[in-house]
Amino acid sequence: MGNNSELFKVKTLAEAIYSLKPYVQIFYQRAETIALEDSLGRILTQDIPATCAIPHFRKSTMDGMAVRALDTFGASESMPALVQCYGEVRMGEAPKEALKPGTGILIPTGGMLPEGADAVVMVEHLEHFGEELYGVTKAVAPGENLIEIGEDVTVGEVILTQFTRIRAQEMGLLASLGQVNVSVLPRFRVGILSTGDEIISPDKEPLPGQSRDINGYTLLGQALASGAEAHHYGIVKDDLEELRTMLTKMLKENDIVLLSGGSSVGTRDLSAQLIDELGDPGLLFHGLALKPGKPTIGGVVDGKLIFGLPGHPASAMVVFDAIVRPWLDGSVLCPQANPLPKGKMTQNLYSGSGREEFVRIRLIPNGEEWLLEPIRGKSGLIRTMVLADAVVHIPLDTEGIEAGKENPFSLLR
Ligand SMILES: Nc1nc2c(c(=O)[nH]1)N[C@H]1C(S)=C(S)[C@@H](COP(=O)(O)OP(=O)(O)OC[C@H]3O[C@@H](n4cnc5c(N)ncnc54)[C@H](O)[C@@H]3O)O[C@H]1N2
Ligand code: MOO
Repeated sequence: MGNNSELFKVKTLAEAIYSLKPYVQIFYQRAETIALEDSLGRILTQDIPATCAIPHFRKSTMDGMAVRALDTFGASESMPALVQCYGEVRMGEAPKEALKPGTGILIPTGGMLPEGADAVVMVEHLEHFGEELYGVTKAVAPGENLIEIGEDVTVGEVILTQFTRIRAQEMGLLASLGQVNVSVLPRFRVGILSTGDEIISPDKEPLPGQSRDINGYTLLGQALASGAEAHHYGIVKDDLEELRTMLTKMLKENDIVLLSGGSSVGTRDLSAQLIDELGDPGLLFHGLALKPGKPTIGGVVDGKLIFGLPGHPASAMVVFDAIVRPWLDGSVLCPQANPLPKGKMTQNLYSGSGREEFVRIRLIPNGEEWLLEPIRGKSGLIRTMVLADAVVHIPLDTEGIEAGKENPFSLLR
């Protein structure tokens, strides 16, 4: 197990994530097949090639008349083009005959164009002269008011890539291809434990010096919101044996174990020592160049990830977003397109800490832009997270962010 002094050097966030990666590839090789209707938020295990074209027939996008565009050229209100109409396309049915020159067929939105037709005249641009004779008062170009075969999806193309997180629109695309069952990563099982002699259950009345458990609930909420199957195991005192028994059980029952508290000076050695003792490779980092989040601990015990998150409630939440969420939503292996919105800082933000920082901010609407107002408050205050709408990232080796400068922000979910 990793008990050498190299490990105890403070790591950057990126180094910490990198150090965990080789041990958890196995998470992403698992698969289960689920019904499409249960797939929201789940992560695809493989690329999905299109097995058919969408649409697989030429489809009208307007109510009107399917025609040959050529027959309408030059048509206007004062000089309508005359078209002989020979009936109506029925919804959900293929037209029986090809369209002959100089003729048209009435067609509903979504109806299938007959062979020979290459455009649709909107009903607003048709004049009924009686019997089968219609006038077209506005010319149409070939391809106008219709969707071509394969215009949405062509056969064989990869329409979704491995490790894509399924949103409502991906569900719709899969449905359009008839994929009623989907192969996804099993939900990550996340176990959460609050530690500390002073922490009590929220249903108890705290005595002086005691605090109700906050982190158990914030981390539970964050894990659930990230799509995990999460379970709060309660509170354990700063006692080596009690902690060992609980962690052993949690490591058996989960893929990822989150501890809060007991990561800093004092009890820090307890959690770190246990992570290192419980299995291989053990402790991988102890201390991150991150603010808040300096005392974060991380390791791997026999293929399971285990994190010791800082006790301060805002810290624990920020660190969850930085180092736990990426494993749950697959973004650690497959960066999801996630362009960040931008706003302007209302004041200078200095960063002289030598650590990467995540600053809680409130968003203030200002015409078409957002102003970003930093929330001043210690990381021990849960209220700062409730007041915060987003966080601003100050990378390592930068001096901060100037007031008035456009800067990206990440919304707190
Ligand atoms: N001398 C130093 N002291 C501290 C340092 C340091 O570098 N040198 N780091 C500070 C930072 S930053 C943080 S963050 C905290 C982290 O402390 P721990 O992770 O060891 O957590 P505790 O000491 O157990 O608790 C800190 C604080 O948070 C409260 N807490 C803990 N768990 C919960 C919970 N589940 N719900 C609500 N509140 C919780 C706890 O009661 C303490 O008030 O250490 C600093 N100290
Ligand atoms: O780094 Mo601590 O995690 O600020 O509150």
